[in-house]
Amino acid sequence: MAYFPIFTQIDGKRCLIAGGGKVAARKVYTLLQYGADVVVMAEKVCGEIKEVLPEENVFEGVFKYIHKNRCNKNEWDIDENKYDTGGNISNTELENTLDKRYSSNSNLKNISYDLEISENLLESLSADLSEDLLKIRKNTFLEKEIGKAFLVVAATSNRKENHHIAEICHAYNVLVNVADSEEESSFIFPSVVRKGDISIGINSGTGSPTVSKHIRKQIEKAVPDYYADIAVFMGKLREYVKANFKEESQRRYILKTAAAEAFAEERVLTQKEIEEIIRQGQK
Ligand SMILES: C[C@@]1(CC(=O)O)c2cc3[nH]c(cc4nc(cc5[nH]c(cc(n2)[C@H]1CCC(=O)O)[C@@](C)(CC(=O)O)[C@@H]5CCC(=O)O)C(CC(=O)O)=C4CCC(=O)O)c(CCC(=O)O)c3CC(=O)O
Ligand SMILES: NC(=O)C1=CN([C@@H]2O[C@H](COP(=O)(O)OP(=O)(O)OC[C@H]3O[C@@H](n4cnc5c(N)ncnc54)[C@H](O)[C@@H]3O)[C@@H](O)[C@H]2O)C=CC1
Repeated sequence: MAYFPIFTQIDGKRCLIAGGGKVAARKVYTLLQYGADVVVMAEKVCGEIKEVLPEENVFEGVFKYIHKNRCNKNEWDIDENKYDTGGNISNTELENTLDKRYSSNSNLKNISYDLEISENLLESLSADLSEDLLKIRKNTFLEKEIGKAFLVVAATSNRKENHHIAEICHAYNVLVNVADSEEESSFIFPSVVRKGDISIGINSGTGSPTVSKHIRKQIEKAVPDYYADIAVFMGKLREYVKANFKEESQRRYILKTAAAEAFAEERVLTQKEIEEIIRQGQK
């Protein structure tokens, strides 16, 4: 099936990668090339990832979840298998405590999973329970991180885990790429040719990365590096022309002529050459 390509701005945006192996590392590198704020969570995170990310963006440990029961919005559904509470705290106690904080909010998207627990609340609890909650606060909740993310990549080697992450992302309407399931993905990583700020994304439409890679290599050879300079030059010229010429036909003439000359000369134009084109455009 053919995918529609969309170009999106991810500079400074939180991109969460669940899984820290070879595939996760490839996705991390790609996202970093575009200035994303990449966070990786996995049982074990490989050295290649640790090398390129700040320490505070790497969370190593088993995933923990707290999610609202999607059938009954007033109940907390805490997965006992996933939820390591240290054994001292019952689900009911935890539910009651969390409900005090979140009960009024039934909209999944607006729930804050910030587990900062107020001092007042802690004081009102038994000593055992407050100690446990403090312990929990230090744990890493995958769902809380998903809620903060612009996009998520599920790249663990565990099918069930990837599936679960995809489900949460779909519930939150967060974009998700699932490394082992194209069907569960809401976006697919392209093969990318990058020349400065020019990006060319390739997708095979058949889940065949080898095909995309082959096409990428051909395009890499076909598109010269100086195209990036021409793109910057044309961007600036366009700003200037937009601000100074009201007539659309004039703007079009200047931009079309300048681009044609730059590509023919295989370089950006000089100030003199641009001035001449602008003069022609004003006639
Ligand atoms: C569906 C998709 C989902 C997605 O990832 O978004 C997907 C899925 C899978 N890929 C697998 C294997 C490999 N993928 C690569 C590399 C790339 N894979 C990429 C995209 C996509 N891969 C999406 C389809 C894209 C399309 O259709 O165009 C690229 C373009 C982008 C990127 O990953 O950043 C990047 C090339 C970048 C470049 O060089 O240009 C390599 C390495 C290599 O070939 O060098 C290997 C083998 C070695 C290894 O294991 O790493 C397997 C396991 C198959 C198996 O078990 O045999 C699955 C899962 C499955 O098929 O179910
Ligand atoms: N889309 C793509 O380009 C490709 C996808 N794949 C698929 O991607 C997945 C990952 O492959 P690799 O990176 O090679 O695996 P890997 O074994 O190198 O890494 C797996 C990572 O998942 C983590 N993990 C596993 N179970 C976990 C759990 N329950 N909780 C938290 N973390 C957990 C591990 O700690 C590790 O960081 C596999 O499902 C594989 O089929 C494989 C090749 C390419």
